[in-house]
Amino acid sequence: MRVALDARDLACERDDRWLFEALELQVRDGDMLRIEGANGSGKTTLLKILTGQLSPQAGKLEWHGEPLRRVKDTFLRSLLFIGHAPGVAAALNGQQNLAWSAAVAGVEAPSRAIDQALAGVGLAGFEDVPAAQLSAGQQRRIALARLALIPRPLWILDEPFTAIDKDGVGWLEQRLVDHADRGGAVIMTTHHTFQANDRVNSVLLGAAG
Ligand SMILES: Nc1ncnc2c1ncn2[C@@H]1O[C@H](COP(=O)(O)OP(=O)(O)OP(=O)(O)O)[C@@H](O)[C@H]1O
Repeated sequence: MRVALDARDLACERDDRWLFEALELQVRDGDMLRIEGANGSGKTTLLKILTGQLSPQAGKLEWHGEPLRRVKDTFLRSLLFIGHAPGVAAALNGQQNLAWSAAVAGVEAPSRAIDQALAGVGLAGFEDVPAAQLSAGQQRRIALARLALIPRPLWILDEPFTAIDKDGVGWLEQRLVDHADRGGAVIMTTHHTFQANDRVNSVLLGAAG
């Protein structure tokens, strides 16, 4: 098994308000999990906890049965995280952004593989255009090209469909389902309704206010 993430009894408080309490989730190979909830309900906060960027007020988070904080390096080598902001440097072009992402991840990325990844997200011909000169959707596509370039079993994605056009949405949905079908796992926040919705489990966080 490549993915075994367990959250038990998780609780998180922000501004004297419990965003969630006693939250349980389990993600294994082949799983797709959507975190749902209103604006401000804590979706991004939960992803930050699940990626080890933030500590919960209470609860247990385990990776393959070990406390995540104790095996964080191993966990991070299995994780591909794309946050709410695409994390694309405006001054760098698509090739440079992906070369940098691959280097940070410790992955060999020859320029041919980078160009293929960019072509895969519909950016053939835009490889050497600085991200600052690309649209929001094109910048998001550079971020999504990491999915093809950096092989990791667990994808945690914060609103991956943001700014993506209709064709791109279909492509991305298929990409996520394919990843799960090949034994990977996906945790995401999204308001997108999947065509293959029965493939996706959900965790609903409480409404704001
Ligand atoms: N850095 C922070 N410090 C203090 N409180 C924060 C911080 N970030 C978020 N919050 C609080 O946590 C609540 C949940 O924020 P979060 O970004 O997790 O919500 P969300 O469900 O992802 O919202 P959206 O759908 O609008 O993206 C916010 O209403 C805010 O009050």
